Amino acid sequence: MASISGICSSSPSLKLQKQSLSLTSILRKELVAFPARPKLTSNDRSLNLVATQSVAREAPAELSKVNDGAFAKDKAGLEKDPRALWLRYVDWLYQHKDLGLYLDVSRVGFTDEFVKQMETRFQAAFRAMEELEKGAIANPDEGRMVGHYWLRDPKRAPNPFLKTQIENALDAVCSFANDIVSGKIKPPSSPEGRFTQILSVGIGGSALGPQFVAEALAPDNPPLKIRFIDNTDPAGIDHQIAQLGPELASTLVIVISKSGGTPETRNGLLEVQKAFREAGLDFPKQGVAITQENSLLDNTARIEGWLARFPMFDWVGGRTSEMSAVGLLPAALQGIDVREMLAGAALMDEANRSTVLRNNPAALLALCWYWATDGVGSKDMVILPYKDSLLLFSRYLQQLVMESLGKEFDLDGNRANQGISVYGNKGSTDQHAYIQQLREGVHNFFVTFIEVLRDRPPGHDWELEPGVTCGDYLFGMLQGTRSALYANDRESITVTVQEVTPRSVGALIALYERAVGIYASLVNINAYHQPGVEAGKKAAGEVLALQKRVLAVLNEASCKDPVEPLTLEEVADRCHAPEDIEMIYKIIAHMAANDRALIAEGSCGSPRSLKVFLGECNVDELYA
Ligand SMILES: O=P(O)(O)OC[C@H]1O[C@](O)(CO)[C@@H](O)[C@@H]1O
Repeated sequence: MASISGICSSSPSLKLQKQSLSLTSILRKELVAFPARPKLTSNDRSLNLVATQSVAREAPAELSKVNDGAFAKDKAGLEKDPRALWLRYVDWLYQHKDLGLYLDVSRVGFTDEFVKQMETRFQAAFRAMEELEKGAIANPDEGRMVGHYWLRDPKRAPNPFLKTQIENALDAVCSFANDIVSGKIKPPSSPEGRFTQILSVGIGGSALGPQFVAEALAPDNPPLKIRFIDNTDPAGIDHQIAQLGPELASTLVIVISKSGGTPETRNGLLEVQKAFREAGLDFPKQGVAITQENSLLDNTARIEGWLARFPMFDWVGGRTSEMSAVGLLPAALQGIDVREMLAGAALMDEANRSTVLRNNPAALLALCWYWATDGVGSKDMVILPYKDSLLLFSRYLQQLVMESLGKEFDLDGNRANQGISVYGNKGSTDQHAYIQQLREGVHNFFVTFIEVLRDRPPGHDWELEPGVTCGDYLFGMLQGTRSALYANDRESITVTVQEVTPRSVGALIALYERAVGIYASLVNINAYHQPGVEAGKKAAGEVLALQKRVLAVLNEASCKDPVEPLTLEEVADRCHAPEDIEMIYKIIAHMAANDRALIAEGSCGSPRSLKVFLGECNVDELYA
């Protein structure tokens, strides 16, 4: 850690903002001491403001309104004097020497007083992380430990059994990958004589990490190329299978699902198995499962005798599973050095155990998030990597941050409606897409630039105009955008790495995993469950159940002689679901678009006139 402290400390100046009195007085009775951002006046250039504000912790919705009104940064809210800014830069710069990673938080306007006020909360968060790493039930709703940090440092696992499990799983992944890549394990009926492709079937945390890492790190000619089925979109699945063509015979299918019962993943598997049948291929000889022991997927793979099975541990969440078999097996098969990824993550974890805020990069990120979003997600996190290979980092972080932090209730059961929205693609491409709005439009975000210093492998660079390389342009675009945004009071963080390597990617993943954990502690939420996802899944199940009833009703009417086309009202009545008529309409419109329901009268554009029937009568269904 090479934080150079003290250089920038100027004499503290006190500037208490007059806030909206009406709101303040309304809330005053319920106020508790709580760190909030002081607002600077145009004349105030000091970095060391001391301001104490109080806001209502009990009412986050109100809090966000108060902060929008009373604490919103104005044009003069951020330091603009170049000399003071340089001192601030130097004062707060974090460097991880071994990783060659820098974190610049100077373009986020937190004050020293804010940092002081947050100190107690940070110390509590550090203690919570320490407990978590020791094996505490950090996910209380699901009664689970949270152990993704042990994956890169197994000796930290809370007992020898878990340590051995982790080590064995890693050895098994590496040795299986070696055997596949070397051709020791062969596909049964491929003329190539070895596996050439990976088809990864999984969704959410069972896809996003492997996708990000493949895009970031796979060599130009990997030993096995990877494709993904990460949805239940039939056309998307067909596309992936069609792209494989005859190479399906040399494709290793890795089905990834922690629960082993996610419908999209099951559907992907069924579709792939059908393609194998149609091609006359023996799926189990090319199938690999990564899942929890005894899950539906695990049992299926065991009973059918799939080529291999790898564990997903109960104490590793989907969105933090990149360093488990979920991420390591696909990576190793593409020739990516997974032990280097783990080493990078372990080094970053070590740094993030510091209880000194300035020395802890994850805590610094969490501090910036809290400041920028008022601790209530009032601003979005825009992730802008200036490197094509990091394109999917923002998509990866979207799940990590939003599924972890987007929670209705806090750990005490109070309504919190927490979260931070994440989006972004890559610079400088986004310069020509939405940066216009960031610079001048609605001020509802903060940016994180990801900078990669090495433009190209050594020896490959050239000057496309005197003294300037292509990479210099990319560098210039990043620095220019950072400056232009800041000049308009748009805050930004910059994370800098030397190169995109397994080590630096491992470190980046670890950095954000820990920042999410720390931030969750700061705002007192459980970062490790996802109850909200269940509501959508349940509702989808209900739609499919209703569709079965609609089909039965239409079938009965279509088996009559003559066929009896039905109106939507008639279908809804016969389904005993008049209140679901809109959903019934959508089900029928979807079936009609796929030639599974036929329109006798009217059109889907005028639902009242619609009369439908089925093209065929299914007699078996009639008496089922
Ligand atoms: O690995 P599984 O169990 O198939 O789950 C996939 C994804 O679904 C979720 O459970 C909910 O979207 C994610 O947390 C998870 O990463």
